[in-house]
Amino acid sequence: MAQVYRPSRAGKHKAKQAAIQRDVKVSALDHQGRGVVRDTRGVRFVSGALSNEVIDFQPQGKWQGELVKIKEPAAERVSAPCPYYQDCGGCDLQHLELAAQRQHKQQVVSELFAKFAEHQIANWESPLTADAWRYRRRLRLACHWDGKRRRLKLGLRQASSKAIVEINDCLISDEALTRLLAPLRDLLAQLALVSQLGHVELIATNVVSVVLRLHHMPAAADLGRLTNFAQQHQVHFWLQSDGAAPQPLDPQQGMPSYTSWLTELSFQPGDFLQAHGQLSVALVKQALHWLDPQAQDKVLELYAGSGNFSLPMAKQGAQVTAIEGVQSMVDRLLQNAHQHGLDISAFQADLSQDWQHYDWAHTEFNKVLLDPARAGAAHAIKEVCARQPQRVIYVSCAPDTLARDAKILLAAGYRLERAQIVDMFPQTHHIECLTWFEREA
Ligand SMILES: C[S@@+](CC[C@H](N)C(=O)[O-])C[C@H]1O[C@@H](n2cnc3c(N)ncnc32)[C@H](O)[C@@H]1O
Repeated sequence: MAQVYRPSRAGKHKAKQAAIQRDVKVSALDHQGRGVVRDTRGVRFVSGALSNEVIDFQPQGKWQGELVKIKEPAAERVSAPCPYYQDCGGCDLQHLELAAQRQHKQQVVSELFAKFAEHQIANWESPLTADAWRYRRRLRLACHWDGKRRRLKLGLRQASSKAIVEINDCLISDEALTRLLAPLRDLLAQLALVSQLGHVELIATNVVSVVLRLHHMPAAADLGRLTNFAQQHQVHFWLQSDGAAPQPLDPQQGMPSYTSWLTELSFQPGDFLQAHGQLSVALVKQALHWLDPQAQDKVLELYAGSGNFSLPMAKQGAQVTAIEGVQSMVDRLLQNAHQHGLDISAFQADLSQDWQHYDWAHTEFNKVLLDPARAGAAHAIKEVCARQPQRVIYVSCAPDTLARDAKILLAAGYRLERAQIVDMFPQTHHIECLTWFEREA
């Protein structure tokens, strides 16, 4: 029997259960990686089920179904390698063979474009791929200190639940991070501050950074233990209390850095960082290949972070104006540019607001690159269209908002020149997509 993901029912309301539906064919896989089935009441979404499988499921709530048994597995089903698969639910597509995951992601984007942008994508490039395991460079761990048993729970939050799944490994995370899990749990359990730990974040770039979210700064004994651990395990601790910026445990430790395409950039834990180190580099390279920044180009970059795209564009000679919502990341971007001897204009702005009062918005730009968060760029894309740049490169981590925004670009006279899946989040349903829009002559 194939391995089946069954979310734990611990803590769930156990009201009267609906009867199990048997021998139901799964008609599709939706954009959240759930099998789509129909029962007498309409469509339901079943986590863990794949397209074309025949399953038994139990209806849950209005729209969900819980997978009970796979009667006829899909040809693309593989056995999930993660030991926490049954409980965690984070890597919700690991039971689908890798090539099929990538094909599915491309199909999702095609379907969303057809539905929301009324556009058939004709020019797909084959997916941009790299390692499908051990790729994730950021791991956020939830903590719970059980004072009575004097035991620390450190692990991942179960999907759609507050429960913590204790882990000693995470197969999609960088090995440098998972190697730390056991010793870090032992260390934290010994600290006086353990009861006030919020969560712990591990980040693997040029160095492993460990961010501890706390309500108060540690006492001397705890500081000593943290310092010893940092030396022994070659990590940098950062302490973050209630919304403030993380502070280095050792003021001498310096900022971590990550590699963008041909460029090393400093960042502070807490800044946005693309999930997959190799693919982040490949993504920047490909986006710039399509954007083709030249010395005469005036490029407007939106949602710029700490400069992942901005610096490589400026290195190619383009005049870059970079906009980012978080002031500290704007500062980092400018410091990074300064360190590389690059002249970049960067400004803080909320791009979801009217651009009228921003000075930079009154300059002409012939090319735009944007990389918004999952909410997309509903307002920004209208502002972009009003300025009629020749080329727009849109990097998206949410295909539904991409399709919504693409509709606006297409209606404003842009054609979709190319699209490409970037396999930034293998084993999960999350989708990264790179698109190139060109203004019709
Ligand atoms: C997907 S990240 C991309 C960052 C950068 N391009 C990179 O590759 O590292 C999206 C960025 O958009 C910023 N952002 C989100 N909403 C914003 C808004 N309304 N206005 C301006 N920036 C925003 C976030 O702070 C984040 O840095």
